[in-house]
Amino acid sequence: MAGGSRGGRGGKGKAFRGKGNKGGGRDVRTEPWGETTRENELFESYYKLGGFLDEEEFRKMWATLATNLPNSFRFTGTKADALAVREIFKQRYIPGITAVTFEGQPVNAPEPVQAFPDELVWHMKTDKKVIRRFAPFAEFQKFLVAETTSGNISRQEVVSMIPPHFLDVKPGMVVLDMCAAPGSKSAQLAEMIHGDEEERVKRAANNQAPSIDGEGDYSDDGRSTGLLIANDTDYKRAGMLVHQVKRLNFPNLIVTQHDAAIFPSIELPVPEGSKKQYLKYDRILADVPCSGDGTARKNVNVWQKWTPRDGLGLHNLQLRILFRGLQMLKKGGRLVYSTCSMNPIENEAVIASAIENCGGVSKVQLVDCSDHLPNLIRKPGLNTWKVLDTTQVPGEEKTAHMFTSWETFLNTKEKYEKEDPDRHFSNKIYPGVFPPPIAPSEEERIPLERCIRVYPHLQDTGGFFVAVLEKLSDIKVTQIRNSYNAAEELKGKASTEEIEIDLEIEQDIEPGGPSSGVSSSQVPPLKRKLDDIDEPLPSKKAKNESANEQAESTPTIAGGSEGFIPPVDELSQAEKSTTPVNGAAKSEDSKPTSDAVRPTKLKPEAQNNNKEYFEYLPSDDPTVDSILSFFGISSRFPRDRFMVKNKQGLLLNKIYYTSELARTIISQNKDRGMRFIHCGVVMFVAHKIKAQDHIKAPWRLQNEGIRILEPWAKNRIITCKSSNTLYKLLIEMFPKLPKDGSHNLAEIGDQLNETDIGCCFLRIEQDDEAGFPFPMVLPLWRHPGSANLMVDKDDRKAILLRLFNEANPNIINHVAEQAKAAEDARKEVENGDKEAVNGGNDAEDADADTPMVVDA
Ligand SMILES: C[S@@+](CC[C@H](N)C(=O)[O-])C[C@H]1O[C@@H](n2cnc3c(N)ncnc32)[C@H](O)[C@@H]1O
Repeated sequence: MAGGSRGGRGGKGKAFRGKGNKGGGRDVRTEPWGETTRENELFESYYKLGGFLDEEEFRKMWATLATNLPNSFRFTGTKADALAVREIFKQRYIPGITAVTFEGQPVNAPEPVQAFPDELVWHMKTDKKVIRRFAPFAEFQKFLVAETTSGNISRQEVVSMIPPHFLDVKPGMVVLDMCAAPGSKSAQLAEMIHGDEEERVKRAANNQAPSIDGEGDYSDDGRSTGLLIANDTDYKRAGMLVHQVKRLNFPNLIVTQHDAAIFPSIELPVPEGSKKQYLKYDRILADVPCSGDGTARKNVNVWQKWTPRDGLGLHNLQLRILFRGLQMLKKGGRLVYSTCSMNPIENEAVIASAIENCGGVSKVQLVDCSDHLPNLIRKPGLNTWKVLDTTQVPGEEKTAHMFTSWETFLNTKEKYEKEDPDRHFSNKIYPGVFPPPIAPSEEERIPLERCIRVYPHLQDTGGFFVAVLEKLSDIKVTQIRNSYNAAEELKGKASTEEIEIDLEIEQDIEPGGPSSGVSSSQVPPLKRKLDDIDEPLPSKKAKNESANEQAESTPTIAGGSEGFIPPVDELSQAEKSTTPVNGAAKSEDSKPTSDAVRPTKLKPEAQNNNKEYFEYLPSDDPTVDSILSFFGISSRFPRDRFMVKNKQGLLLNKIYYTSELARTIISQNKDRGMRFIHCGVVMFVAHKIKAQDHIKAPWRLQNEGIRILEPWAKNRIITCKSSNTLYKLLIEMFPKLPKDGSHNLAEIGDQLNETDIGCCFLRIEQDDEAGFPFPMVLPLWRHPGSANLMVDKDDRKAILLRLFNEANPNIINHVAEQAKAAEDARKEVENGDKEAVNGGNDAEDADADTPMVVDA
């Protein structure tokens, strides 16, 4: 599989690529640093006194947190392609950069991040003023930008790359990414499902034995049978997700827009009269919304706005998402939970509560991953921590309190509120935010130390948390019992206005200590304005649109607000319950659980104004049939996976292709109210030209889908053997192909002269001597008097830079020139009343997406 400019299945001509990815995709609020000081006493005190790190470790962590984050990127796509692009980068740019010295010292060059295998992840700590000053950096920047645009490189934060590595995804697996936007981890997961698909398909198409060791996913002629469902609840972010994943050109991908905490159960087809079956997942990623305090190195708002209530407010939503994920996981399946927060309330507390709610470690186990990514420097998860809250009495100073258990919290609350009835503790403190109670036996203990904590100072990254969970047996529980009811009584006591305060952190005493349960002896008082430490609740909503809303709601997991139901084995309790459904808690969809669990059919139009239509074409569709026979596509290539995206199922401009499982799921569920917002890779686009009658199939191949089809094609294959000819095709649009054979397109011109008008596969085999480091396939249109690569300008430029080290190519467009000449002539006619001249308007043929092109 190759990058976009290498044709086929990558974004904009890139085979299977993530493109333009801007990184980790946290809910980071990026504002310019300006005058911001990287200080926040409450934030600091919590991490210093919360019992997470020893003094020395805290000092290093805190010092690193106040520095800028290095830039990082990874080579994407199949391993072979990624390694090939990495080699070009290493050989062409690294020597020049390492030779640069600044103020007598060698500069910091980009270097591989040791935590990841095969030198596919790099980071660069070079000072900006050095980067701006030296030419080798400018050259490298150009390469970085071009390859990011083409999808061969993804700029992603190092820690954000970790979770997919722990999921251990294989090509045949069904994977759900519950909170996926903007999609950097989805891109990694898609790469894993894709695996070495192109190699497998090639072998299958050539009737070769599957693979040397006989392993691999061969049930569908080598095509990956797995599926990735990438979901996000947020409308705008889901749009970003679609934009990102479209560029992967991965037919085994569906994007949905649902609240992950009530993610609908996806129905599978069953014979009539049989019990309903629902999709279960081999792998789930729950990269949940979080306070993002691990992103403080790049996120000014962490310093400005961190409060302990951020984590407390998110815990419940995180728990509900994780619990729903565990419900939907297959027995024996694996779920990775991750956050970019270092706060145990969003991390270990969520994991422990979820495992307890599922029925304990006999149902769900924390996997020991110490042997995975052995070079990743990490710290074990926490078994103890403290919970911080702040209170104030109007007109008095604000006080901070640290609690080690639910009991001491209640004691303290009772004591304080007796004295100051106006003092308000957070109504988000429940037993579940504290460390789990001591287990009756070691076997029943949740080994939280198996969680993975990555602190910024360990390998110069952001802070991150990962936990790997395995489902050992079915979970019969449908409702979370996190003692929310105990916390309910605290509700309705919102915090009040701000004044200048004395902030004093008090530590609660251990159970069995003094009855007051409060001690302030270990903690120094802090002076600050409330404005600095605790923003009014409504503004927090902006940080994470749904988080607070969700966190407000009850923790019940039941059917969906869309009328979907969890699988039957997980429903028995919910069906009896009368607890209100939350999820999209305040949405108009909320209704009693007993109603919600009924598999109501909702009209899609009523739910989703921006609905995409997915209409599969019949397997004997005559248009598809004629296109496939035009290209000589083997009868083994599946005919029933083509679709169009209009309500009527009409063939208008584009024909898409999806994997078999994607088709099954879309077809079975599209009328059940599922919010499917993307699926399918563009395979053919209608090609409207003046000489329409001369073409047997007026459809052109698309860069997006070409690599899926090419191994099965017998006709219209043009083979490129020399880099000179490829160069000519890249640098010149519509090079002439005179009828007398006097072209200068060498072996390509000769082959094209033997080929009718229409689209062709331009096949470029890997040939190191010819300068082709990996195989490529590109769509090439044969016009009556010329030929043209159907590759857009950005991708042309990226290939020219990658293969020919040409940074500023001057791409000649004969048709554009012709059109300009015609336009000039027309103007002359208008102005000078000369004879009318007819001109083409075909400059846009440069854009492979433009349906109307010219007979050039
Ligand atoms: C940490 S970000 C995910 C980053 C993403 N995994 C990536 O690597 O690009 C968390 C995402 O969760 C989404 N989110 C928040 N609440 C959600 C919910 N209830 N269900 C699903 N997604 C949710 C947010 O819109 C946000 O895009």
